[in-house]
Amino acid sequence: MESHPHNQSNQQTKQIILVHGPIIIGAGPSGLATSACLSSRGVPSLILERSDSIAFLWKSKTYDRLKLHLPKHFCRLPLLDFPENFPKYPSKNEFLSYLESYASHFHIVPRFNENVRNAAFDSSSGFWRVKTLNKTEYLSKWLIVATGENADAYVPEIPGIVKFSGGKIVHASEYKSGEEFRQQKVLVVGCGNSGMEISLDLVRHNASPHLVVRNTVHVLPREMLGLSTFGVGMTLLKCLPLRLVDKFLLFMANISFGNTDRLGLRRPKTGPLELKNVTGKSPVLDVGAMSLIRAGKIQIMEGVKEITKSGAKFMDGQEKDFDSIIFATGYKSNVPTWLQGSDFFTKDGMPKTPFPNGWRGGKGLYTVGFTRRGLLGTASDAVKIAGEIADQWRDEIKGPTKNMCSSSFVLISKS
Ligand SMILES: Cc1cc2nc3c(=O)[nH]c(=O)nc-3n(C[C@H](O)[C@H](O)[C@H](O)COP(=O)(O)OP(=O)(O)OC[C@H]3O[C@@H](n4cnc5c(N)ncnc54)[C@H](O)[C@@H]3O)c2cc1C
Ligand SMILES: NC(=O)C1=CN([C@@H]2O[C@H](COP(=O)(O)OP(=O)(O)OC[C@H]3O[C@@H](n4cnc5c(N)ncnc54)[C@H](OP(=O)(O)O)[C@@H]3O)[C@@H](O)[C@H]2O)C=CC1
Ligand SMILES: O=C(O)C(=O)Cc1c[nH]c2ccccc12
Repeated sequence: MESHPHNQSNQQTKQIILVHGPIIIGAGPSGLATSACLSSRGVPSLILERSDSIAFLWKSKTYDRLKLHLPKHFCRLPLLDFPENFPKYPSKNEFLSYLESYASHFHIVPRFNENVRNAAFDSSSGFWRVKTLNKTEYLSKWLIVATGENADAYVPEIPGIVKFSGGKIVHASEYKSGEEFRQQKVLVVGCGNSGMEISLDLVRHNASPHLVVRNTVHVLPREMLGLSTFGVGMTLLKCLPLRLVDKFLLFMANISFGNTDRLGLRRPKTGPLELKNVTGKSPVLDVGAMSLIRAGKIQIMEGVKEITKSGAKFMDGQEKDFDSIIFATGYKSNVPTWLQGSDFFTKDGMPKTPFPNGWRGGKGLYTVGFTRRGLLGTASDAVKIAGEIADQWRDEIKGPTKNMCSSSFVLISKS
């Protein structure tokens, strides 16, 4: 018999819920910001979140020593400032408490433990049909994707990985602190902000990190002359061309670190802000790892050729034993695993349309937080999405559904 995916999942659906306003998938900063912006324009919305709390990434997938590495005013969400007594670079817990108060200030109550497994546009009805693992189907004219660039851990397939019988193999998203790695020789694969900060944390806990740098990398001091490097860059960009700003940042980095080639950290030919704009690759903003690399407490290694029973072989022919391996190799979007029939996303789950126009997908589909510009990108998307949906909502409530009750959803079927 011919299998029909829609019929199969319909058979399993326990209840169908018509949502009054847009459906937002994900209760991270992007989902919260969009819900707040919508509500400030009189539009209700419903957030579906796979975990049991808001800001799951920040609460459960980040290490203890994490602080925002851009000053707080670059990380604020729309409509509500950070408390004034917060430091310039809030800690992970301070950021989380800001997000909690943000959600309560705007009366945002997501539906937790709702893992979206399938979403598709039904052209016959004009509704998005969103199905969760709980066998519930949600319907709305608008679907806002806020599942994040960091939805799933990315671990590369390195030959021999199953042979390793030393200690732990973990991804950076499972790393909390160096406490459990004391006195250990640890291989840290990946030299982004996570790999650098985890290596620093390992040294602070008397472990010996070996950091794999397989490629070129830009490292900038987090601050120059007491000012945030990122802030200086943004200010200069208002009056100078990007390449000149990059030259200035590299000149200042050179004063702070000297030539990083000697340390095994070769710089890309393209400057740090241009590279971020073109590829999304973030420069490392140094919070102390560089001095430990210079002191030999963090050892830089070339690319890994293979993992062995007791350690790793490297591209330059070296072989070393390790007690544990940490993959700080980044993240991936999960959109392709659940969004059906939309060609708005690439196979990597990022919008095909580049910033600043990637927020609108057509047929009521929107994306927030896929700009590779961190929380600044989130804020910019959220405001635009809310503006556009609010205009449509005004027409909508004048139409046939104007008498719907004020709660955010209506149960229309239960089996
Ligand atoms: C370690 C680390 C530090 C960072 N520091 C900064 C910083 O200092 N400044 C900055 O601007 N950016 C920073 N970022 C970037 C980060 O992407 C943003 O801070 C922010 O978390 C993005 O918010 P988001 O809501 O788009 O995604 P997320 O915070 O990832 O939230 C997405 C939510 O969607 C949920 N979800 C995913 N899939 C589904 C599904 N299928 N069904 C239901 N729910 C789902 C997730 O559980 C999650 O709660 C950092 C990222 C990392 C990993
Ligand atoms: N304090 C803060 O605010 C922090 C912010 N962040 C942010 O979170 C996001 C994610 O950062 P992060 O987790 O560091 O991930 P990134 O994607 O930024 O970095 C991943 C790193 O892993 C390397 N890598 C991937 N595969 C391999 C492999 N097979 N062998 C060796 N190296 C490999 C990549 O190298 P290559 O370039 O060669 O692909 C890259 O250097 C970024 O936006 C970052 O800025 C992260 C930590 C702290
Ligand atoms: O932490 C990140 O990676 C971010 O995305 C924040 C960010 C946005 N634009 C940037 C330019 C340089 C360094 C960090 C960022």
